[in-house]
Amino acid sequence: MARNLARILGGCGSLVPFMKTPACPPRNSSSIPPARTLVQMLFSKSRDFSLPNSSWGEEMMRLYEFYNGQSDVETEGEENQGREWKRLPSYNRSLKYATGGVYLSKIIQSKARLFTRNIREPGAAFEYVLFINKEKERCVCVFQAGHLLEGPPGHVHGGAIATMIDTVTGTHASAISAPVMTANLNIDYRSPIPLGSTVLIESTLEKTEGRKLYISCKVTSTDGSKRHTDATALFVSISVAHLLKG
Ligand SMILES: CCCCC/C=C\C/C=C\C/C=C\C/C=C\CCCC(=O)SCCNC(=O)CCNC(=O)[C@H](O)C(C)(C)COP(=O)(O)OP(=O)(O)OC[C@H]1O[C@@H](n2cnc3c(N)ncnc32)[C@H](O)[C@@H]1OP(=O)(O)O
Repeated sequence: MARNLARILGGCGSLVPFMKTPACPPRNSSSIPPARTLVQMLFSKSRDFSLPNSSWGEEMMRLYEFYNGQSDVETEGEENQGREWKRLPSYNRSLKYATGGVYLSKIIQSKARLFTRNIREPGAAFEYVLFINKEKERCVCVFQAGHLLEGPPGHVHGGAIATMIDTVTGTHASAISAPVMTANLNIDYRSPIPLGSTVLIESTLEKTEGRKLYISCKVTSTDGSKRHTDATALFVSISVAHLLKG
């Protein structure tokens, strides 16, 4: 941890273009936070947004419990129990993973966050939980769409659906080969998704070719009877340096 911190803080000048905020204020600058705030920023526990909250409806809870019952929860430093699925925790700072467990954006006080996890009001926008089955090369996401995602009256905006497909396939690709960037995303919208409903988003790894990962994805009603959306995505593995270059 200390080594990671030193490395990141030592190199923070190079992060300026990426974060668009002054990463290294001059010494004695009044913008340096008090020591207590710094300690809180570095060590405060972050919230895992993929756990149930009071906004989750009956169907969301039922499916969460179904997959969670067959899952090992991914916790740092703990052994896998050998179950089929694994719930992936979801924080509002994706760089946690790219920096070996250190919240880079917290340290430099950037506002950079994962936007699907930026809306604080429970149930207002993206409520979702992702499970991965590495053996079967599949991911499943249970997604409940809140009222802020309205596009056509009473239905979910196509951009919000694209966001969720990118998130599910991107998280899937990251779990196989982190970090990655979306290079291509193709979407066929087949039937609208009612606002407030819970749907399943399933992704499958089709093939890998060197740094390229090809993933397919479908969005269906939770009983599988209605096909809402089909998609294919291409992800390219990148170095962390590429990510910070911006
Ligand atoms: C924001 C990323 C966060 C990552 C954080 C890390 C871990 C995250 C942990 C958990 C995950 C949490 C949340 C995930 C949620 C969402 C994921 C969202 C991801 C995004 O929302 S991300 C934003 C949108 N995304 C971009 O902003 C990309 C802009 N772009 C580039 O940054 C470059 O363009 C790049 C890197 C794609 C490639 O650049 P490059 O220089 O590394 O590689 P190069 O160009 O050589 O391509 C290598 C091979 O891919 C082929 N290829 C490339 N592009 C292609 C295309 N479009 N169609 C067909 N083939 C293509 C080439 O033809 C070649 O193929 P070949 O090797 O066979 O010749």
